[in-house]
Amino acid sequence: MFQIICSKASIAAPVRSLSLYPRCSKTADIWKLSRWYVSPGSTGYSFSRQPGNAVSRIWGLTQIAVRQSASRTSKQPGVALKFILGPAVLTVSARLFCHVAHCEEDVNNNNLVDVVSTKPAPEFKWHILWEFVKPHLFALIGAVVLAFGAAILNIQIPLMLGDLVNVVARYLREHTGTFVHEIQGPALKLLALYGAQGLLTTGYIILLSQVGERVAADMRKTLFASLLRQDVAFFDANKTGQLVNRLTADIQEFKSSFKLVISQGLRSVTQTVGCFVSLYVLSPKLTGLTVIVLPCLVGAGALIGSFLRKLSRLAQEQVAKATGVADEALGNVRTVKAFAMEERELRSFAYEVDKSSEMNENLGTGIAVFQGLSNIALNCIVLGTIFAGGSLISQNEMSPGDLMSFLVASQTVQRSMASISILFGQMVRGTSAGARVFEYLVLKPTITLAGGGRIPYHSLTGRVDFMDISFSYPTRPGHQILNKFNLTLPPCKTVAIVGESGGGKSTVASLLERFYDPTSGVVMLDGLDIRTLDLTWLRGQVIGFINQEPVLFGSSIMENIRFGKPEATDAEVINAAKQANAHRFITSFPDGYNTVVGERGVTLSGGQKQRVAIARALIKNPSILVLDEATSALDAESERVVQEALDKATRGRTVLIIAHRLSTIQGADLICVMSNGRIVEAGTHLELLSKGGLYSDLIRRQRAEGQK
Ligand SMILES: Nc1ncnc2c1ncn2[C@@H]1O[C@H](COP(=O)(O)OP(=O)(O)OP(=O)(O)O)[C@@H](O)[C@H]1O
Repeated sequence: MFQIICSKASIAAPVRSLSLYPRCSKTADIWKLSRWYVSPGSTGYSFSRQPGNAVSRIWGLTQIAVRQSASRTSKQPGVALKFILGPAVLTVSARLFCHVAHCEEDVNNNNLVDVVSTKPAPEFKWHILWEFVKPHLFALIGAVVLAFGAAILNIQIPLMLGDLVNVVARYLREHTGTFVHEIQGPALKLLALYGAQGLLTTGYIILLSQVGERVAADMRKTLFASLLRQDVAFFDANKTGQLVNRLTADIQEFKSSFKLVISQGLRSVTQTVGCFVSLYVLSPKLTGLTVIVLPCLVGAGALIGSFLRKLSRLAQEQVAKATGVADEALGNVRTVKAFAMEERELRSFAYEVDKSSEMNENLGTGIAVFQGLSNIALNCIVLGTIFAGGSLISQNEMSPGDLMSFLVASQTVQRSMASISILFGQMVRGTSAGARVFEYLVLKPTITLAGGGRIPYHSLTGRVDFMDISFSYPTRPGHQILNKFNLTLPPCKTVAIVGESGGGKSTVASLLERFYDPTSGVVMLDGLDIRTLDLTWLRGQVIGFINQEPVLFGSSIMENIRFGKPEATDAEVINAAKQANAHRFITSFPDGYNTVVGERGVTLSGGQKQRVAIARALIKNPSILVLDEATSALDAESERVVQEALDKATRGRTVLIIAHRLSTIQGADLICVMSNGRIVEAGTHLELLSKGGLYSDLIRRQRAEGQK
């Protein structure tokens, strides 16, 4: 682990070209660092470990070092350095990089904006893959056997083509029998070979795609289940977009690599070895030449290919960036329109799209040049082989058929070697994607849904005790929110917590829901530590939670209310809606309870959404109700209707109200004022007013604000 400080100057820069200042100056650490990519986001930086081989990392480091020192000295030092690869360059690059980074810190000392800890990259774990592959083992073995068979048959094809040519040559020389009679035997054999090879190929592709799809589907389901099991702290620390990416893009990448490596990898290796043996048997002399020329050409092709793939990845990232701009603008279209920002959004989008089109054009040019050059190279190889082979034929060291076999076999070797080099990169990408998926698959939540697994046998009274609770959020361990906090919610009474914003009121509710566990102290329900209770039962049946901005799902009102109790009948749903003062407005819609509420409930007003959320909480008939500023986002009229619903809903339950507007909690049985993470005043409205302490101060301030 090491810390990285990003300077403001570097925020907009893309990944590797960021000037990162590693706190450590050891070459080995900088080498580790070069694996990381940093992308600034709206809420901080996200770090991701990217695939990349040693050469590309050395290249990246050297470029940063050279660019930075060049910009510092306005010269171009070390340009030659770019072209020398090897361990020496690594050391030089790393040292140079480190030196420049130190200077960078001096320059931008006032601009240091963030300190981020990187965690080690996840590792690919074979035993996890094995668990997913095991159920499909027979199909996988079948696919491997068929692919191997297809490769073996493929090795035969050049030899049989050679036989065919030899038959034709013999017929031309000797003119014995009819041409059809002479050629039909080897031609039919070749045809049968093509047919068998085609069948085997079809078979292994079908089997492999079945295995790949099923493994990917199992992985998706298991990963999703694992993500849903994680506690809230996990979601505080990880962005939803990145999690969804692991579910979709990473599993997709892993699946493609898995299929490709097994099918093409196996085929290419078998064919390379087999065809090389054939080449040697056909002509050791020509094979000697091929051994020198072919790897050089394939190597050069692989280098250019990896450069083009890098260009392609950058172009794809740019397209993703453009899509991100559009996604954000369309997702927040109301805000964009409210600020008349359409033109600006359009300009940003156009800028990103133009950049991506420019990059794609460059990529297209690169591919065209590459293809042109490889065509020339491949044709030259054919020409060279015919030239050298022809001279061997003229010396009677080789037959024309053997030359034909040699040509086809050497083409097969070329293709196979090229695909091995591509597959190697694909394997690196696949295993990194797999490692990212596996990281969350094996992650154990600290708060498990089964919890202590206990459900009390007696009917609940609903008494809650917060005893000596101290708490810091896991993402900010140094910032203590609650400090020896004590509070009792007596059964069937309403307790309100008030206090300054950010004082920790909602945190108290989160601890009761067990979204987090206290750092020290205990939350008790009916005298039982809630950590020993079954969490599904606690959240599903005991506690009803209504907050300021309820989130509805994009389904019908009926389904949204039933979310609180999936087995509820229609009559129960309607009853809950009536208790929540929602029945009347729901039935006024043409589709009534079947009205679809749109994404996150966007087609309902704030007050309507809130009443649906109240119905959703009430349908499970909870013993404890938590209202976290449930009416603070509403206008006066909506607040009145919702408050009426809440007054009905709270009867006969233990209620914890977190409120900003003090007018809404004056009837509470107990009002507690929070300050510095603990309760500093408690009593009824009148008791607290007569005390003249913090509560009366808050009331005075709110009245004064109301009169402004
Ligand atoms: N998920 C979180 N991770 C880290 N810190 C958090 C998280 N949620 C809240 N905090 C911090 O905890 C403190 C208390 O927040 P909390 O939401 O409990 O306050 P509050 O009293 O309910 O505030 P408000 O009245 O404004 O809603 C704040 O400083 C806040 O920044």
